[in-house]
Amino acid sequence: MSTVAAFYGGKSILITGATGFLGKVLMEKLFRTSPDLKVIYILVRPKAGQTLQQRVFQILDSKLFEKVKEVCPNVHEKIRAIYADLNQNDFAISKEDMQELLSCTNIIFHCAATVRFDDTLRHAVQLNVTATRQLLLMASQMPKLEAFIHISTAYSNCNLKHIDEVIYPCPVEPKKIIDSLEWLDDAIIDEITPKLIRDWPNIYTYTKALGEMVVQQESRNLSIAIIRPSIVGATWQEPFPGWVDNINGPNGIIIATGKGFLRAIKATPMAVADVIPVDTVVNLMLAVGWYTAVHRPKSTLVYHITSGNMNPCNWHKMGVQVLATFEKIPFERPFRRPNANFTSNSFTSQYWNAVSHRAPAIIYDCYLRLTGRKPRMTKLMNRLLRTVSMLEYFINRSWEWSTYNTEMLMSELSPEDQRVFNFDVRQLNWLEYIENYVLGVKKYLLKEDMAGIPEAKQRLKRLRNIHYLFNTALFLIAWRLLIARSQMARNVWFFIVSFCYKFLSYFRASSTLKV
Ligand SMILES: CCCCCCCCCCCCCCCCCCCCCC(=O)SCCNC(=O)CCNC(=O)[C@H](O)C(C)(C)COP(=O)(O)OP(=O)(O)OC[C@H]1O[C@@H](n2cnc3c(N)ncnc32)[C@H](O)[C@@H]1OP(=O)(O)O
Ligand SMILES: NC(=O)C1=CN([C@@H]2O[C@H](COP(=O)(O)OP(=O)(O)OC[C@H]3O[C@@H](n4cnc5c(N)ncnc54)[C@H](OP(=O)(O)O)[C@@H]3O)[C@@H](O)[C@H]2O)C=CC1
Repeated sequence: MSTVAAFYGGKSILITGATGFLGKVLMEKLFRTSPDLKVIYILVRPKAGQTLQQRVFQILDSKLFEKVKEVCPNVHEKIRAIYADLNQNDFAISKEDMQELLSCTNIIFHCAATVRFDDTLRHAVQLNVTATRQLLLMASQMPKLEAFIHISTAYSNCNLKHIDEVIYPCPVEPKKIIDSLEWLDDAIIDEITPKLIRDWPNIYTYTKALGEMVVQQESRNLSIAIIRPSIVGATWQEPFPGWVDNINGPNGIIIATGKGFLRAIKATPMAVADVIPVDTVVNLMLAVGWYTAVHRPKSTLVYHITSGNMNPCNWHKMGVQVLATFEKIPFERPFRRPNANFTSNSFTSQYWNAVSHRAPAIIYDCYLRLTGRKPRMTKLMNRLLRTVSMLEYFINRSWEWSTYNTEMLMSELSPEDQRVFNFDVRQLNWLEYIENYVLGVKKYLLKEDMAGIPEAKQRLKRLRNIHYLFNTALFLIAWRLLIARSQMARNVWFFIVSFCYKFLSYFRASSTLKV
């Protein structure tokens, strides 16, 4: 019997961000391995016209939860959705709900965050810093609380090259920032933001670093741990390979590449692609929850869950495998044939953007206009290139993350727990993982049917022929223009033509002789 799974039996667990990518996989694993847990409280806000209950039903009815329904048929009764908005004071939780949370919660997993790179400082601080402080304050009033697990990111200190499992101080105290945001107006905040975030690449990573500092400062006598995953990718093994449900991180790039919109990217091919499967992160989270509650370490332990130092893969290898998978399993209705050019040179990157991205978009928009339709490709391309430019920082550098605590925890687990809560990324086969990842993007994100593959392959063949035809026509036009203007080009042309003619005559003569 798994000790970690047994630990969660009969427990009341509070999860923030349960409707997000990581939160859903966490809930799924908890229900599947510890179906006898008491209740999972989730803090949810209504969204996109859906009530809390509708949101919960949608999650439970998804393919991700199919196995859960077999082992835990009463899963609906074990989820208690609580109305909450982490942007508001006391999270806008009702008095009765708050009372229940405070008196019953045993374990907290704090996953909620804004992960947008371009969020405003005010909103990102509210969610990634102030809400964390508020949740810690709540936690300090929970008599039954055994562990508080805070999810940060391996990139919270990406301004450093080597990152240890420690909390690094930020140049400005989080409390000072929270206080000043209360009275500064938005225009001034925009002005001071670059000065505040200094060498952090964006507001997201900066506010996640502030969030960690808040955890350290407000820890009181709570048992707390911080988990820092790198780029969280599709599931590796559980509940099935390749599950993804949002366009963050590599997912959007895989779609844009598979659909032929993105054919070149400014990336350092040999830089480490520190992707980590979401189920690996969740397994570590559950093991850390158990360890923190049972062993109660004296200080807040930080755990890195990254792949680069144990089983590195680089962007080149990833790109090649992604392309190889598109050959076998193409996406439907691609704009152009998928291709992946990596360049670390700014000039070459600008060239590819002009020739391979913007020009085809403009040509396609002209075609749409001529056929009486609304042009849309240039706009879409501009947004895509803006997104890609925001990711560039992360695909042109490598970091070293130490993993002493993560390895220590692995050695503390029984062989059974190491199997059930496997977070040993050394066992990951990248080629297999990437293939399943691309397949998962096609099935679960794009919702494409596998029956459409033969048609997609036909379309790719047509696109290849159009590509060859277009290039040949372009070459002939350029050559014709050159001949018209340059004597030298004319001489070369006559030389080539007469050489070919002589060669053909010789070949014809010799074949007639043989007969
Ligand atoms: C040719 C090359 C071939 C390569 C072959 C393939 C090999 C694989 C290579 C993989 C290399 C990947 C490297 C990943 C590095 C990640 C580092 C993470 C490090 C930290 C990790 C963390 O700790 S935590 C999670 C990180 N947090 C995010 O990852 C959110 C980012 N995101 C935003 O901050 C907002 O998204 C932002 C962008 C402002 C737009 O914002 P926005 O207002 O314009 O609007 P939206 O978000 O609504 O998106 C509007 C339109 O952008 C499109 N789009 C959105 N995201 C997209 C995306 N990632 N890739 C493409 N396209 C995307 C979408 O398709 C929409 O298109 P449409 O309009 O048609 O629907
Ligand atoms: N994905 C990744 O690559 C990585 C993620 N992380 C960290 O993991 C954690 C989870 O990320 P991930 O699951 O990918 O992110 P998602 O964007 O998928 O999920 C974010 C979650 O936070 C919730 N949330 C946001 N704002 C509020 C609010 N005002 N009130 C209540 N809930 C709110 C969202 O709810 P709603 O559904 O209502 O919007 C959602 O459930 C984050 O802390 C992130 O920093 C760390 C490293 C990498």
